Amino acid sequence: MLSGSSFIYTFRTLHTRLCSSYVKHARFLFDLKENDDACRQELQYGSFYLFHNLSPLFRNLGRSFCSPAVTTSDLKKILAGYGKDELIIEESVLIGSSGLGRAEFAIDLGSLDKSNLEKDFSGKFTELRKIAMQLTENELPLLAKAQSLLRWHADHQYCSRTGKPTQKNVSGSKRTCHTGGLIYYPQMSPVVIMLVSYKNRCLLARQNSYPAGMYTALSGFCDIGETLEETVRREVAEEVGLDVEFLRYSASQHWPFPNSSLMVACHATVQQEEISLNTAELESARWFTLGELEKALQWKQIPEKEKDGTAPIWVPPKIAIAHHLIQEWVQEQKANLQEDQ
Ligand SMILES: NC(=O)c1ccc[n+]([C@@H]2O[C@H](COP(=O)([O-])OP(=O)(O)OC[C@H]3O[C@@H](n4cnc5c(N)ncnc54)[C@H](O)[C@@H]3O)[C@@H](O)[C@H]2O)c1
Ligand SMILES: [Mg+2]
Repeated sequence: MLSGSSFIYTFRTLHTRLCSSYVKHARFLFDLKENDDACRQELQYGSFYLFHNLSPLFRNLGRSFCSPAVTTSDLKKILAGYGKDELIIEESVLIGSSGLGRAEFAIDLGSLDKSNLEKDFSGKFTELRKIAMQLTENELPLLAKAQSLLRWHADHQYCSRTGKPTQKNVSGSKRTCHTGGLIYYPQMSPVVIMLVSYKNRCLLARQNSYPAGMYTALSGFCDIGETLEETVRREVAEEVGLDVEFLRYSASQHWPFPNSSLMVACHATVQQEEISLNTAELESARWFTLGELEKALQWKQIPEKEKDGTAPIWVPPKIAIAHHLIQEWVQEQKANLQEDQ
């Protein structure tokens, strides 16, 4: 067993090692983002995640799926067959770096024939949303980032001030309108998501577009000029007519569906039970007990309807930050109950 001081030493050494490799990684990516020549060079050795009109390529591994990372030389060979090797520079975006310290890129090959590409790369281009629940915790954020960045480039081909085409830098971290001297950077919309609670129950809601039986935490886009705290208070007032008394930050998540949002998750308490539902926004909202939420969290896939046609209550899967908030509240309630005993 380690003594106190050697434990601290080991922790510090480990921390320094982890930190220095993280710092190296961050500086490597910073250089590639800012320096076109360095990024062009790295494009020779990197790996590529392939997309077709924003759908990533997947290979079926029997019980799971993976999105293969293709090497530059394999990609070059195949693109040369289409007479399109220049796409590597024109269309690639930098999305990260591998554990081996090589850059990772994403490229959308939407201008080439989809079924031929699927044969060439032995996979299927599949909508990310359809397959998201089957991906690992590392794979989904990387593909979500790639898809969001590729979408942003596809949607920002022209300058909104001059109407002239914009040019991407090699890494894809920005686009420039050389006529107007304007630079555009990829954007995410800030969204708050809050699990509102009153005493020992919490509030979940549903919109009529949600799948049957699914309830989730309240959420809403930040209006321009608002702080996150103001958005939480306004959204809760607008959607269910309650006044937030206290709010506590929990975590955040990049959410790519349907567009790139930065989800900021928090717990909020109110001092009033009576809900006034805004039916223009929500189909239903109600208070849930600990027992009901424990049951709702148990579903690993969308539950079948009951014989009488009613849908069991379920909550978003682990990939959604709403799940994390609900899970956190359940754990806290259980800890409180134990303390009271
Ligand atoms: N990851 C998760 O756990 C999770 C859970 C719930 C919601 N979400 C996401 O949060 C987002 C916001 O949810 P909501 O529907 O409650 O928002 P909301 O309550 O603000 O209502 C949506 C409406 O806001 C308006 N709006 C204002 N700014 C907008 C913008 N920048 N982009 C799009 N619409 C804008 C539009 O009229 C839109 O119909 C959605 O994209 C949803 O997918 C994620
Ligand atoms: Mg909302």
